[in-house]
Amino acid sequence: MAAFAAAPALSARAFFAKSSVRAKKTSVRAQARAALKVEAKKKSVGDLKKADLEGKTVFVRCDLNVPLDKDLKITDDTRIRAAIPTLEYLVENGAKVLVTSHLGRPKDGPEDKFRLTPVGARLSELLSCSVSKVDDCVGDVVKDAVGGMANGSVCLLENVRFYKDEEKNGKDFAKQLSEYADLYVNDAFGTAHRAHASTAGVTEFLSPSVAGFLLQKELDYLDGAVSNPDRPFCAIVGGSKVSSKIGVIETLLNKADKVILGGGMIFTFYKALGKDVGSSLVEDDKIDLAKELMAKAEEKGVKLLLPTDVVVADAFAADAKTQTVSVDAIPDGWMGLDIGPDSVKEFQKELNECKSVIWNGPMGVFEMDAFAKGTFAIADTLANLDGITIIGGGDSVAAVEKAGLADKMSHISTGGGASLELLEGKVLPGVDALDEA
Ligand SMILES: Nc1ncnc2c1ncn2[C@@H]1O[C@H](COP(=O)(O)OP(=O)(O)O)[C@@H](O)[C@H]1O
Ligand SMILES: O=C(OP(=O)(O)O)[C@H](O)COP(=O)(O)O
Repeated sequence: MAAFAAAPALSARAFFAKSSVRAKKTSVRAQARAALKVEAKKKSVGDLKKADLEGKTVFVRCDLNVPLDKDLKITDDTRIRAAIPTLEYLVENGAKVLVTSHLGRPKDGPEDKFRLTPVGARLSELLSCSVSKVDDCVGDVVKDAVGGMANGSVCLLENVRFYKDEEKNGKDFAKQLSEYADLYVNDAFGTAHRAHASTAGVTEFLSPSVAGFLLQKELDYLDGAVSNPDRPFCAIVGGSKVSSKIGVIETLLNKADKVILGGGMIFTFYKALGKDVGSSLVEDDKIDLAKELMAKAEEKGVKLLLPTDVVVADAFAADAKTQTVSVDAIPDGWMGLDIGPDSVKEFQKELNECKSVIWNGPMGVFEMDAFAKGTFAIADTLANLDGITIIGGGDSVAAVEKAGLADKMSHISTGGGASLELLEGKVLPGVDALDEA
């Protein structure tokens, strides 16, 4: 069992103090309303007090799936920091905390590049207590580790996806995972859309099974704010794939006052409107769906806004030749890679009238400087908006981080796929499996 040195604590209170800087623009009313809504549904770790936790072994599923570079150094520890409030709460209340997570998508059992060892070291820097790490997540290794744990200590188990039965939600495997624990906390929002053994199956064997603070906070914002938003409410949907975002656009047309579209998906809509799009990205089999969505927006009286000008390039490359053109004048052979300045102005005007905005998907190929202006301009507008701003995971978060504006948003989601499924109105298995409040 590897032990990591204890380091200065970031207590649950300190974390929430930090998050309150980020959430500075969120109205107290909106937060209270959202919190009430979710807490009314699922039991929370906050419902468990010292008498429930002291000396108990708690199995906590986190999403510590962080990016690592080739030297196995963590390049973004957001998910680890986001897990701290729940872990610190359990430590402060004298629990023996078994932390589990996946890392990447290992296909064939244990592989060194997917070990959670760097995550354990970072956890140890962020937590106030001693953190150990073992090289398995089931069996005698875990039994021995639990036997040696003091109250208020943390042990990180090895990558649950080293076992195939994790993703198959195998019942025997779920039982083995839960063998040495008394109760279950799910704080893995980023993996809550997966019905796996450690996110759902274990709840059959551990009671109570409750939501962690991060899971709750994500639900409060993403579900709460969208179900009952401060209005006017605008949804911005960008990125490249119409197919994976159709569901979310459709749902948002039922909830939002305005929907702004950007990114690569707009060209499928232009083609549906009979425009020439050059060699821009188009999903031909989604043209009819794009027509249906535009008709639905009209029928519902929702403003569906498409850019009026775009930055086009003669190649998909950082040093390509570029020009800004009207969407009615995209030259043959050129491709649209960003929204243009007129569209940015129009979108800014629309956004500045809003009281809440949710954003999923960049406005252009922001990874290349020549096509990043639209995305960064929208990020800047949201950072300065007098309202609630929620960034729904994935590349939009990367864009906001790259712009250095993450701290100015009300909420940045730790789950890309999970946030999309939640916004589409789908039930997340990792949430569904938890005890009712
Ligand atoms: N006009 C465009 N043409 C091609 N790709 C684009 C365009 N605009 C944005 N993209 C790309 O879309 C990707 C993000 O898409 P997506 O995965 O749908 O977003 P998210 O991860 O935020 O959900 C980014 O890598 C970005 O470069
Ligand atoms: O990184 C994750 O998802 P995301 O990229 O959709 O945010 C989660 O850790 C889930 O991982 P998975 O998509 O391998 O199940």
